[in-house]
Amino acid sequence: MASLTDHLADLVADVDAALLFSPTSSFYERFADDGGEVVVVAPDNDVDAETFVDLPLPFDNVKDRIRFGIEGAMDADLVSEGDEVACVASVFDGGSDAVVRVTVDEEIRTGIYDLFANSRAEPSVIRDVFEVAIELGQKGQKGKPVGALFVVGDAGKVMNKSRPLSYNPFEKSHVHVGDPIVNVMLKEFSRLDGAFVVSDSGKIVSAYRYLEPAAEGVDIPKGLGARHMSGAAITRDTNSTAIVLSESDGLVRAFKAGELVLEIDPEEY
Ligand SMILES: Nc1ncnc2c1ncn2[C@@H]1O[C@H](COP(=O)(O)OP(=O)(O)OP(=O)(O)O)[C@@H](O)[C@H]1O
Ligand SMILES: [Mn+2]
Repeated sequence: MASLTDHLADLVADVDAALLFSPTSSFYERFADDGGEVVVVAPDNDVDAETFVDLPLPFDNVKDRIRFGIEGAMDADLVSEGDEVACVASVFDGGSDAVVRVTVDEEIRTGIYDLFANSRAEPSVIRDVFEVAIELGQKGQKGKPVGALFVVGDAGKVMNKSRPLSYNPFEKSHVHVGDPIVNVMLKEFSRLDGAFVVSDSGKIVSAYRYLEPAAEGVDIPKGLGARHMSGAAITRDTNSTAIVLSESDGLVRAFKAGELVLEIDPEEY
């Protein structure tokens, strides 16, 4: 009778690359020596891998982790459409304990990898702001849809290219996104006009900012109004990322370098 190894060999047969998620050094060495394409995906390149993809966040959810790793590998041209990859990851605490075979598909490239890995602000700050926007989109403000605009990163420059619409409730305060209390505050203030400005490290610098970036060279989909236009334009004028919740269509969009990089429906998130 065939052994379990024979039955499961199909899982890794003829793969174009192996993606090792946070491997130990000794585990990586075993792969590195046998010549196939091996990509290490981890928060840091502790194993000195030749081919390395930065995983900007730990991702408790393994499917999300794998999706991010593959998108990062696609962005770095290490894998491409149609490739078969074996992803080796740790699901329980401890070493590599799972193999997931995936066919690389352009469909999974959402732009989210680039957004997290290549923004000036810390990835966890982008994630936290993103989560507030998604949650606001799901719940609205007392049941009514709300819009919101968050400009994250390069806050000094963003402040120079904007003006206050009202007193700044975050003046002299040292509050950071991700803190549960802050999320309640942000939701409360999102009823009012203007943008939130958040620093690279997540400090909320200001609410109620009216953005005044130069709008030339900004190419965003037709039909989006002033909130989206000003959010997109500020990311061309500064090194920031804009995360925008639309009051009219309920979608969360992210802009970088003046371009739409991600569009997500909070209801499907
Ligand atoms: N330059 C700006 N800076 C900051 N906030 C702005 C700016 N322009 C508009 N806003 C904010 O966006 C709100 C909605 O404006 P508008 O309807 O034109 O935007 P929109 O892109 O269509 O967004 P939505 O999809 O939410 O309606 C305004 O009430 C204001 O709070
Ligand atoms: Mn509008």
